Amino acid sequence: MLAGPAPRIVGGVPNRCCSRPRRPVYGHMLKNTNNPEGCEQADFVSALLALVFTLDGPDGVRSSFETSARFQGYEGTLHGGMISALLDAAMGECLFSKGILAVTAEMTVRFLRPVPLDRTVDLRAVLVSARHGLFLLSAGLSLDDRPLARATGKFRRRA
Ligand SMILES: CCCCCCCCCC(=O)SCCNC(=O)CCNC(=O)[C@H](O)C(C)(C)COP(=O)(O)OP(=O)(O)OC[C@H]1O[C@@H](n2cnc3c(N)ncnc32)[C@H](O)[C@@H]1OP(=O)(O)O
Repeated sequence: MLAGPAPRIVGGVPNRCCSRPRRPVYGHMLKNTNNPEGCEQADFVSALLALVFTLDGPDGVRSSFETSARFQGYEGTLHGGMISALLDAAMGECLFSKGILAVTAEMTVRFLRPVPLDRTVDLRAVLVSARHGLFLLSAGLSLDDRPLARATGKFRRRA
């Protein structure tokens, strides 16, 4: 598990697909599947990953993820698409934590080592720079402080 000060839960994706006021997504969606205003798809993705992000320093967020066999690629290891989704979600959430709504314009993933199943991996992302509505972020996935994957992403502010 991650060490550090008492975590503050980050708010999650601003919900723009219905008229409800902004509400947290990560860690709350399993309670909200019976949504009369039709946000099931967003609920599904967040519930699938079951990520709860907390702030990590002035410009970062962190979370943890259970690598279950549901997301297996080659035997015994996490699928690369899932690794990419986690890193993307972390970088997106990092921006949401700053009130910035943006989409991934470009992303590079370095798969450093196979990610084993049935472990709790640490996920972090940090905002590196912001210029003219283009945000540069980096993210990492690690296990017991051993880096398993890292990413850089360029995000464009959503109109
Ligand atoms: C998983 C649980 C849920 C958690 C969600 C977490 C967040 C997830 C975030 C995502 O995954 S979003 C989904 C994947 N991404 C998309 O669907 C984005 C699709 N692409 C677009 O919508 C547009 O291509 C995009 C907004 C990225 C850019 O459209 P624009 O019309 O703004 O691009 P344009 O080509 O006009 O460029 C505008 C400026 O941005 C710059 N730019 C665009 N892409 C760039 C890039 N990749 N690198 C550098 N610069 C870039 C471009 O050079 C230019 O600079 P200038 O204004 O200075 O001329």
